[in-house]
Amino acid sequence: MEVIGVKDFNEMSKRAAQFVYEDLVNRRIKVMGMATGGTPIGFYKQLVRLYKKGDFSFKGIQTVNLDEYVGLSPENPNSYHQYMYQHLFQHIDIQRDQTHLPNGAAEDLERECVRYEQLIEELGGIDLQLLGIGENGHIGFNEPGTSFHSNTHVVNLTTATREANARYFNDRREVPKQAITMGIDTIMKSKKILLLASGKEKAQAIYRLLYDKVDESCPATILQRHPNITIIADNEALSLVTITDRKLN
Ligand SMILES: O=P(O)(O)OC[C@H]1O[C@](O)(CO)[C@@H](O)[C@@H]1O
Repeated sequence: MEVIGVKDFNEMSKRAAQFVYEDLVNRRIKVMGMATGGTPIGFYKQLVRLYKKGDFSFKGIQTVNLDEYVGLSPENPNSYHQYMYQHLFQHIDIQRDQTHLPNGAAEDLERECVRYEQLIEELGGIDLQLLGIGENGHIGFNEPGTSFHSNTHVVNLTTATREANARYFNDRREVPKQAITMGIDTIMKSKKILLLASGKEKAQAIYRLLYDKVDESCPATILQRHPNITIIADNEALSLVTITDRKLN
Protein backbone atom coordinates (compact mmCIF):
# COMPACT_ATOMS: atom_id res chain seq x y z
CA MET A 1 0.00 0.00 0.00
CA GLU A 2 1.31 3.41 -0.91
CA VAL A 3 0.14 6.49 0.97
CA ILE A 4 0.81 9.78 -0.77
CA GLY A 5 0.36 12.84 1.41
CA VAL A 6 -0.52 16.15 -0.22
CA LYS A 7 -1.31 19.63 1.05
CA ASP A 8 -5.00 20.00 0.36
CA PHE A 9 -8.04 19.07 -1.72
CA ASN A 10 -6.71 20.82 -4.80
CA GLU A 11 -3.35 19.02 -4.67
CA MET A 12 -5.11 15.71 -4.05
CA SER A 13 -7.30 16.24 -7.10
CA LYS A 14 -4.36 17.19 -9.34
CA ARG A 15 -2.16 14.35 -8.17
CA ALA A 16 -4.96 11.81 -8.60
CA ALA A 17 -5.80 13.05 -12.09
CA GLN A 18 -2.15 12.75 -13.15
CA PHE A 19 -2.01 9.25 -11.69
CA VAL A 20 -5.07 8.10 -13.64
CA TYR A 21 -4.27 10.01 -16.83
CA GLU A 22 -0.88 8.33 -17.05
CA ASP A 23 -2.49 4.91 -16.78
CA LEU A 24 -5.08 5.86 -19.39
CA VAL A 25 -2.52 7.21 -21.86
CA ASN A 26 -0.36 4.13 -21.43
CA ARG A 27 -3.41 1.94 -22.05
CA ARG A 28 -3.16 0.26 -18.66
CA ILE A 29 -6.87 0.93 -18.10
CA LYS A 30 -9.59 -0.56 -20.26
CA VAL A 31 -12.25 -0.66 -17.57
CA MET A 32 -12.29 2.16 -15.06
CA GLY A 33 -14.33 2.04 -11.87
CA MET A 34 -15.79 5.45 -11.01
CA ALA A 35 -16.82 6.94 -7.68
CA THR A 36 -19.14 9.79 -6.77
CA GLY A 37 -19.61 12.03 -3.74
CA GLY A 38 -17.84 15.28 -2.95
CA THR A 39 -14.30 13.90 -2.88
CA PRO A 40 -13.76 13.11 -6.60
CA ILE A 41 -15.31 16.31 -7.96
CA GLY A 42 -11.92 18.08 -8.16
CA PHE A 43 -10.35 14.95 -9.61
CA TYR A 44 -12.86 14.88 -12.48
CA LYS A 45 -12.26 18.56 -13.14
CA GLN A 46 -8.50 17.98 -13.35
CA LEU A 47 -8.93 14.88 -15.50
CA VAL A 48 -11.04 16.88 -17.96
CA ARG A 49 -8.35 19.58 -17.97
CA LEU A 50 -5.64 17.03 -18.86
CA TYR A 51 -7.90 15.46 -21.48
CA LYS A 52 -8.53 18.84 -23.13
CA LYS A 53 -4.81 19.63 -23.21
CA GLY A 54 -3.70 16.29 -24.64
CA ASP A 55 -4.69 14.00 -27.49
CA PHE A 56 -5.99 11.08 -25.47
CA SER A 57 -9.26 9.52 -26.59
CA PHE A 58 -11.66 7.56 -24.38
CA LYS A 59 -12.50 5.33 -27.34
CA GLY A 60 -12.26 1.72 -26.20
CA ILE A 61 -12.55 2.61 -22.50
CA GLN A 62 -15.50 1.37 -20.45
CA THR A 63 -16.56 2.86 -17.13
CA VAL A 64 -18.45 1.19 -14.29
CA ASN A 65 -19.69 3.14 -11.29
CA LEU A 66 -19.65 1.93 -7.74
CA ASP A 67 -23.23 2.68 -6.85
CA GLU A 68 -26.57 4.36 -7.48
CA TYR A 69 -29.52 5.34 -5.32
CA VAL A 70 -32.60 3.13 -5.38
CA GLY A 71 -35.71 4.86 -6.70
CA LEU A 72 -33.93 7.58 -8.70
CA SER A 73 -34.20 7.34 -12.45
CA PRO A 74 -31.08 8.05 -14.53
CA GLU A 75 -32.63 11.43 -15.42
CA ASN A 76 -33.09 12.51 -11.80
CA PRO A 77 -30.70 15.40 -11.08
CA ASN A 78 -29.62 13.74 -7.80
CA SER A 79 -28.84 10.42 -9.45
CA TYR A 80 -25.25 9.34 -9.87
CA HIS A 81 -26.01 8.95 -13.59
CA GLN A 82 -26.46 12.73 -13.71
CA TYR A 83 -23.46 13.35 -11.47
CA MET A 84 -21.23 11.46 -13.88
CA TYR A 85 -22.67 13.25 -16.90
CA GLN A 86 -22.23 16.62 -15.26
CA HIS A 87 -18.71 16.12 -13.90
CA LEU A 88 -17.14 13.90 -16.55
CA PHE A 89 -19.03 12.33 -19.41
CA GLN A 90 -20.30 15.50 -21.09
CA HIS A 91 -16.73 16.84 -21.25
CA ILE A 92 -15.01 13.85 -22.89
CA ASP A 93 -15.37 11.71 -26.01
CA ILE A 94 -17.27 8.87 -24.42
CA GLN A 95 -20.48 7.35 -25.74
CA ARG A 96 -23.43 6.26 -23.60
CA ASP A 97 -22.75 2.57 -24.31
CA GLN A 98 -19.27 2.89 -22.80
CA THR A 99 -20.57 4.03 -19.41
CA HIS A 100 -22.31 1.82 -16.89
CA LEU A 101 -24.06 2.42 -13.58
CA PRO A 102 -26.50 0.27 -11.66
CA ASN A 103 -30.11 1.13 -12.51
CA GLY A 104 -31.64 2.26 -9.23
CA ALA A 105 -35.05 2.50 -10.89
CA ALA A 106 -35.07 -1.16 -12.01
CA GLU A 107 -38.29 -3.00 -11.22
CA ASP A 108 -36.45 -6.10 -10.09
CA LEU A 109 -33.55 -4.85 -7.98
CA GLU A 110 -32.16 -8.30 -7.23
CA ARG A 111 -31.97 -9.09 -10.92
CA GLU A 112 -30.35 -5.71 -11.56
CA CYS A 113 -27.61 -6.54 -9.03
CA VAL A 114 -26.90 -9.85 -10.77
CA ARG A 115 -26.86 -8.13 -14.18
CA TYR A 116 -24.40 -5.51 -12.96
CA GLU A 117 -22.04 -8.00 -11.37
CA GLN A 118 -22.07 -10.10 -14.56
CA LEU A 119 -21.49 -7.04 -16.69
CA ILE A 120 -18.31 -6.22 -14.78
CA GLU A 121 -17.11 -9.77 -15.26
CA GLU A 122 -17.95 -9.74 -18.97
CA LEU A 123 -16.00 -6.53 -19.40
CA GLY A 124 -13.00 -8.37 -18.03
CA GLY A 125 -13.01 -6.89 -14.53
CA ILE A 126 -11.98 -3.46 -13.31
CA ASP A 127 -8.45 -2.31 -14.08
CA LEU A 128 -8.51 0.73 -11.81
CA GLN A 129 -11.17 1.47 -9.20
CA LEU A 130 -11.45 4.98 -7.80
CA LEU A 131 -12.73 5.11 -4.21
CA GLY A 132 -13.72 7.66 -1.63
CA ILE A 133 -14.30 6.76 1.99
CA GLY A 134 -17.18 7.45 4.34
CA GLU A 135 -16.61 8.84 7.82
CA ASN A 136 -17.64 5.46 9.21
CA GLY A 137 -15.22 3.64 6.90
CA HIS A 138 -17.73 2.71 4.23
CA ILE A 139 -16.53 2.13 0.67
CA GLY A 140 -19.02 2.42 -2.16
CA PHE A 141 -22.22 2.22 -0.14
CA ASN A 142 -21.00 -0.79 1.84
CA GLU A 143 -21.90 0.18 5.36
CA PRO A 144 -20.24 -1.26 8.50
CA GLY A 145 -21.20 -4.90 8.94
CA THR A 146 -21.33 -5.68 5.20
CA SER A 147 -19.84 -9.08 4.39
CA PHE A 148 -16.39 -9.00 2.86
CA HIS A 149 -17.71 -11.66 0.45
CA SER A 150 -20.50 -9.45 -0.90
CA ASN A 151 -21.14 -8.86 -4.59
CA THR A 152 -23.32 -6.10 -6.03
CA HIS A 153 -26.32 -5.79 -3.71
CA VAL A 154 -29.04 -3.54 -2.35
CA VAL A 155 -28.19 -1.74 0.90
CA ASN A 156 -30.19 0.14 3.48
CA LEU A 157 -28.35 3.40 4.02
CA THR A 158 -27.53 4.35 7.59
CA THR A 159 -28.91 7.56 9.03
CA ALA A 160 -25.35 8.91 9.21
CA THR A 161 -24.76 8.34 5.49
CA ARG A 162 -28.13 9.83 4.57
CA GLU A 163 -27.38 12.86 6.75
CA ALA A 164 -23.92 13.25 5.19
CA ASN A 165 -25.37 13.12 1.67
CA ALA A 166 -28.39 15.32 2.42
CA ARG A 167 -26.36 18.37 1.35
CA TYR A 168 -26.83 17.38 -2.28
CA PHE A 169 -30.64 17.30 -2.03
CA ASN A 170 -33.15 20.16 -1.74
CA ASP A 171 -34.85 18.48 1.17
CA ARG A 172 -33.25 15.87 3.44
CA ARG A 173 -36.45 13.81 3.24
CA GLU A 174 -35.66 13.27 -0.45
CA VAL A 175 -32.47 11.31 0.32
CA PRO A 176 -33.19 7.72 -0.72
CA LYS A 177 -33.17 5.06 1.97
CA GLN A 178 -31.55 2.43 -0.20
CA ALA A 179 -28.86 2.12 -2.85
CA ILE A 180 -27.36 -0.49 -5.15
CA THR A 181 -23.65 -0.84 -4.60
CA MET A 182 -20.80 -3.00 -5.84
CA GLY A 183 -19.99 -5.37 -3.00
CA ILE A 184 -16.73 -5.50 -1.09
CA ASP A 185 -15.63 -8.57 -3.04
CA THR A 186 -16.45 -6.79 -6.33
CA ILE A 187 -14.25 -3.88 -5.27
CA MET A 188 -11.45 -6.13 -4.01
CA LYS A 189 -11.30 -7.94 -7.37
CA SER A 190 -10.22 -4.67 -9.06
CA LYS A 191 -6.66 -4.97 -10.29
CA LYS A 192 -5.71 -1.60 -8.87
CA ILE A 193 -7.37 0.79 -6.42
CA LEU A 194 -6.91 4.54 -5.95
CA LEU A 195 -8.52 5.90 -2.79
CA LEU A 196 -8.87 9.63 -2.21
CA ALA A 197 -9.53 11.38 1.08
CA SER A 198 -9.66 15.02 2.05
CA GLY A 199 -10.55 16.86 5.24
CA LYS A 200 -10.38 16.23 8.96
CA GLU A 201 -13.77 14.45 8.91
CA LYS A 202 -11.97 11.58 7.13
CA ALA A 203 -9.00 11.36 9.52
CA GLN A 204 -10.51 8.70 11.75
CA ALA A 205 -11.59 6.55 8.79
CA ILE A 206 -8.12 6.75 7.23
CA TYR A 207 -6.54 5.87 10.55
CA ARG A 208 -8.79 2.82 10.87
CA LEU A 209 -8.17 1.79 7.25
CA LEU A 210 -4.42 1.76 7.89
CA TYR A 211 -4.07 0.49 11.45
CA ASP A 212 -7.24 -1.27 12.64
CA LYS A 213 -7.69 -5.01 12.61
CA VAL A 214 -9.31 -6.12 9.35
CA ASP A 215 -12.93 -6.44 10.36
CA GLU A 216 -16.36 -6.03 8.79
CA SER A 217 -17.25 -3.36 11.35
CA CYS A 218 -15.02 -1.04 9.29
CA PRO A 219 -15.35 -2.00 5.59
CA ALA A 220 -12.27 -0.01 4.51
CA THR A 221 -9.95 -2.19 6.64
CA ILE A 222 -10.20 -4.92 3.98
CA LEU A 223 -8.15 -2.67 1.72
CA GLN A 224 -5.09 -3.61 3.80
CA ARG A 225 -5.25 -6.92 1.94
CA HIS A 226 -5.40 -5.47 -1.57
CA PRO A 227 -2.17 -6.10 -3.50
CA ASN A 228 -2.15 -2.80 -5.42
CA ILE A 229 -3.67 0.16 -3.65
CA THR A 230 -2.59 3.78 -3.56
CA ILE A 231 -4.07 6.34 -1.19
CA ILE A 232 -3.81 10.03 -2.02
CA ALA A 233 -4.90 12.06 0.96
CA ASP A 234 -4.43 15.57 2.22
CA ASN A 235 -2.82 16.70 5.46
CA GLU A 236 -6.11 16.91 7.33
CA ALA A 237 -7.20 13.42 6.33
CA LEU A 238 -3.74 12.13 7.30
CA SER A 239 -3.57 14.05 10.56
CA LEU A 240 -3.73 10.87 12.68
CA VAL A 241 -1.21 8.98 10.56
CA THR A 242 2.44 8.84 11.60
CA ILE A 243 4.77 10.64 9.27
CA THR A 244 6.86 7.55 8.41
CA ASP A 245 3.82 5.84 6.93
CA ARG A 246 3.38 8.49 4.26
CA LYS A 247 5.35 9.19 1.17
CA LEU A 248 5.62 12.94 1.35
CA ASN A 249 4.89 14.89 -1.75
O1 LIG B 1 -16.76 12.06 -0.90
P1 LIG B 1 -17.83 12.19 0.12
O2 LIG B 1 -18.96 13.04 -0.34
O3 LIG B 1 -17.29 12.60 1.44
O4 LIG B 1 -18.43 10.76 0.30
C1 LIG B 1 -17.67 9.69 0.80
C2 LIG B 1 -18.28 8.40 0.42
O5 LIG B 1 -19.65 8.45 0.57
C3 LIG B 1 -20.31 8.03 -0.59
O6 LIG B 1 -20.64 9.14 -1.37
C4 LIG B 1 -21.52 7.27 -0.23
O7 LIG B 1 -22.12 7.89 0.84
C5 LIG B 1 -19.28 7.19 -1.27
O8 LIG B 1 -19.59 6.94 -2.59
C6 LIG B 1 -18.08 8.00 -1.00
O9 LIG B 1 -16.95 7.27 -1.18
